[in-house]
Amino acid sequence: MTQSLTIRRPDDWHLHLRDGAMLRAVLPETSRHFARAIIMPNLVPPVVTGAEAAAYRDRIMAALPEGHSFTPLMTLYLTEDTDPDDLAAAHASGLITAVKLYPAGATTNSASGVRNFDTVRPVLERMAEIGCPLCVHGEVTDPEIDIFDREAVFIDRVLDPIRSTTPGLRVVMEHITTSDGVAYVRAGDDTLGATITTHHLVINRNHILVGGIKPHYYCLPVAKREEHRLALRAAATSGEGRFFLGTDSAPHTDPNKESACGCAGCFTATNTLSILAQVFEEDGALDRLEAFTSLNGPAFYGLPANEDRITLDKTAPSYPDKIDTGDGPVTVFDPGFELCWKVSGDQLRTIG
Ligand SMILES: NC(=O)N[C@@H](CC(=O)O)C(=O)O
Ligand SMILES: [Zn+2]
Ligand SMILES: [Zn+2]
Repeated sequence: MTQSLTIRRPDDWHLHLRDGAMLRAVLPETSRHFARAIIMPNLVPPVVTGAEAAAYRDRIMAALPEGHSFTPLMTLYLTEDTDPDDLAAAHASGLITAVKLYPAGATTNSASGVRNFDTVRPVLERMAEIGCPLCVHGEVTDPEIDIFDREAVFIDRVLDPIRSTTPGLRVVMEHITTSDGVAYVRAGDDTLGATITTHHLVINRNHILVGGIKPHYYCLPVAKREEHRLALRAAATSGEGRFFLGTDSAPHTDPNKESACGCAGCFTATNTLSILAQVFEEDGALDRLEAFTSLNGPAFYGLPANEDRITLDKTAPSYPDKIDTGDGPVTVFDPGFELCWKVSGDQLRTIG
């Protein structure tokens, strides 16, 4: 049995770091393991302009603990007022790596998102021209559509039309949760990729609802039926280049989660690599973990894979159940099973 596994240092292609005290508390949970991450721009107010992205990047770098090396890959939040010239300049200078599309009202802090997709068509055309990828939160917001169907309907109503009217636009379907998402990405050409989260490989909707409501398993897109979880696992562990890790680690304080109107988001930065090693081992795919965490993402984004390596050892990891953030405690995602892989050299936290 494999006792130790060395892979290229991973990247996280979808991460929420927030700002202020929360940023300072959660950033080390990512930067202790990951080399780079695509930083989501859904702050309040959102990161819309190049200048705002530069300022946010500086705040992230200022919050980085000494001795950690980490590169935040910045994104802009697409609005109906986005200036294509500002976007193009931010992309050309290397300041931003991608642009994020939130349908207005689809998820946490998405009020400034897009209502009418026709209004952003010129921006999308410019992005196709300059080779700037579009990351998409793929859920419709139509109140008539059942929340469990919102991803599949988004593909037909929004994503496929955008892709066919904007040829060449590189698109990442973020945090896919359905076999429909998997099938759509597989059927596409090489301008299409998808991130898969850690938690969607582990939980289905029963985990949220059976035996009492579990607010820490509530995220968007919401976890679906077991058959969808199995499709995601098959895609993630397949080694296929279209699928790569985007944890969507999304911290909210316990009072904001354990509430009559609880926030959406699972905080998985702390134990993601331990969970993934176990998932891949269970599925007989440990040899494909590196493709998912460290190779497919850079290849899609046209970036080199990281040169440094991390080692995972077959031993129980130790980490706190909660991270203390200064804004309040944030509960670390509980996979519901004992973890048995640990990132080598991982230190016990000084916080939490
Ligand atoms: N995934 C979530 O449930 N929440 C994210 C937003 C998002 O990625 O949709 C957040 O910012 O909290
Ligand atoms: Zn999202
Ligand atoms: Zn997210």
